[in-house]
Amino acid sequence: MAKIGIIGSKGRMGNALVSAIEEAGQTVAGGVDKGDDLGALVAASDVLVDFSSPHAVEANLAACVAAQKPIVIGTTGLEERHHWLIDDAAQDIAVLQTGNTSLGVTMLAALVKKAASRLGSDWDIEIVEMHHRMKVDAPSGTAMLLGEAAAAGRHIDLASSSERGRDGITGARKEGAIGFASLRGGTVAGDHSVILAGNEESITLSHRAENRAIFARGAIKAALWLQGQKAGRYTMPEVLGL
Ligand SMILES: NC(=O)C1=CN([C@@H]2O[C@H](COP(=O)(O)OP(=O)(O)OC[C@H]3O[C@@H](n4cnc5c(N)ncnc54)[C@H](OP(=O)(O)O)[C@@H]3O)[C@@H](O)[C@H]2O)C=CC1
Ligand SMILES: O=C(O)C1=N[C@H](C(=O)O)C[C@H](O)C1
Repeated sequence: MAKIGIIGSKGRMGNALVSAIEEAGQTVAGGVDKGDDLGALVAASDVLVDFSSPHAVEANLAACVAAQKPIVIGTTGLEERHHWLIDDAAQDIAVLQTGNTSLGVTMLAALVKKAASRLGSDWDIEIVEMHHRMKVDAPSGTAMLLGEAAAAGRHIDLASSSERGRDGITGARKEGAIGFASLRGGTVAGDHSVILAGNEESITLSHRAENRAIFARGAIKAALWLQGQKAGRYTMPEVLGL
């Protein structure tokens, strides 16, 4: 039985993780939130699961490297420097970072990559997401993950191809751009659509999260899988065998 430590334990995902750990027949090693004793939690855990804030990522990785414990990072809103820190830590420990731990979104990303690779750049790609009113980052981590999948399918760099936050006289859409739009409201757990808009036809690939249990279950599956891995940076398709 694995002892799983929760970083961000009093949050929406923290609560969902407690139920998922019990459902999986594993043990909650404990939990921390801002200002709590992270070192003690890491020492008491076999593996850590982080759904908290980008501000926590550096300290979480340092504590896991010091104690040689694997970590799943589900926190979103990460910047380039966080990805460098993750790459560094992955030299010493097993790390899995993803904007979405659900089976459905992992499959959706594979479908998006395939569609983007087969359809020419005259098929415009737009990613639309909607989340609950309390979400603090945009575009969502999932939208970015789907954008990366589309960019990989097209063999282009996402950062230099993105169109985000359109407002006012924006000029016409750039050919080959990947557009993002974010909606916020109510209690929506997470809706994502990738629209491939061609000439006189379009395709929409969508995922709807009905609740947070899907993210929590995927994160626990990833944590249990990560325990058996050597140092490195891993992905959800590897965990789920997709
Ligand atoms: N990858 C995925 O599949 C999913 C990712 N997420 C992401 O997970 C994150 C958390 O989401 P959610 O649970 O809804 O958010 P909440 O705001 O409900 O919870 C965040 C928790 O993290 C704690 N926290 C904040 N800063 C720190 C810190 N420095 N160290 C430790 N704990 C800290 C907060 O504690 P306090 O109140 O004391 O600040 C709070 O309890 C977000 O980035 C979200 O986008 C969410 C769902 C799925
Ligand atoms: O903050 C959330 O709630 C969610 N965050 C993740 C994201 O940013 O994509 C995953 C999920 O959509 C819920």
